[in-house]
Amino acid sequence: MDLLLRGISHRYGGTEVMRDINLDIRRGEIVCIIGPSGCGKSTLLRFIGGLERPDAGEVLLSGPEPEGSLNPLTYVFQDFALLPWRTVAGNISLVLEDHGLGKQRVAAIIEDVLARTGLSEFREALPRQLSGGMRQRVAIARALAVRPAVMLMDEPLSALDSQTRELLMDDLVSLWQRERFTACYVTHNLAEAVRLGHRVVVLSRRPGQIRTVVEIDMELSERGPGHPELEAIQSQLWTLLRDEARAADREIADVAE
Ligand SMILES: Nc1ncnc2c1ncn2[C@@H]1O[C@H](COP(=O)(O)OP(=O)(O)OP(=O)(O)O)[C@@H](O)[C@H]1O
Repeated sequence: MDLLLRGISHRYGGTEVMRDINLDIRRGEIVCIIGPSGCGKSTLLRFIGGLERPDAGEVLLSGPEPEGSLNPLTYVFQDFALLPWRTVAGNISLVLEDHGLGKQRVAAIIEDVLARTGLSEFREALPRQLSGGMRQRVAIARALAVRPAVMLMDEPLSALDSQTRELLMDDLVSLWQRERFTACYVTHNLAEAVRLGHRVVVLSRRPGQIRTVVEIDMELSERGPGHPELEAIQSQLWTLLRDEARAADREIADVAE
């Protein structure tokens, strides 16, 4: 399924936070969204996921659902959002409840997704027994369990240390190589954006508007830390962001005074 954003605009009270966002996210593509603090990245994800409705515009899904999909859209959050009293398997089964699936079908889906994400041996572990990186792997497995058309990822790696972040980026790349999942991936981290994004959307400061879309025409498997082409794109993105970020900083400071 493709995800189509059409003319999305929004105000909170008197503050215009988003203006006329138009974007197509095509099946099998990872689109990263970057922009200065407060430009509306998380708000946009909430609109896409239907948690909130924008004042204007619409979010459309087009094309057939993935086979066996239980939810077309699913979130992966920064704080993992796992229930501490449930095991890994129990956390995954959470999203499979209320779909009228039999016990055996649920068990089969859990086994399948644990195998796909390399977590089979951790099925009975509790979140507190796992490292941050492993917890986020579980959250990603849980998202994949519903066979979503699009994963909505809100800074999924930002709570992790830099080595773990590297490992999880590698994981996401190999997962994408195997499954060609579709994702809208919000991040502050430009290294993440150039490593994972087929396209990187740069939003302006508030009201968030699409400033530019940078296409990165390089296989994900060929990308790695320190790749000169990626570093050049990263510095191009930083140049685009720097003025917006400075201005956004000043606006926040103005409000605080
Ligand atoms: N429920 C709300 N009510 C009022 N204002 C809100 C609400 N949610 C977000 N905002 C405002 O909308 C703007 C966009 O917020 P949002 O969290 O989407 O930005 P962001 O780009 O994700 O920020 P950050 O990068 O800091 O996470 C901000 O000015 C924020 O204060």
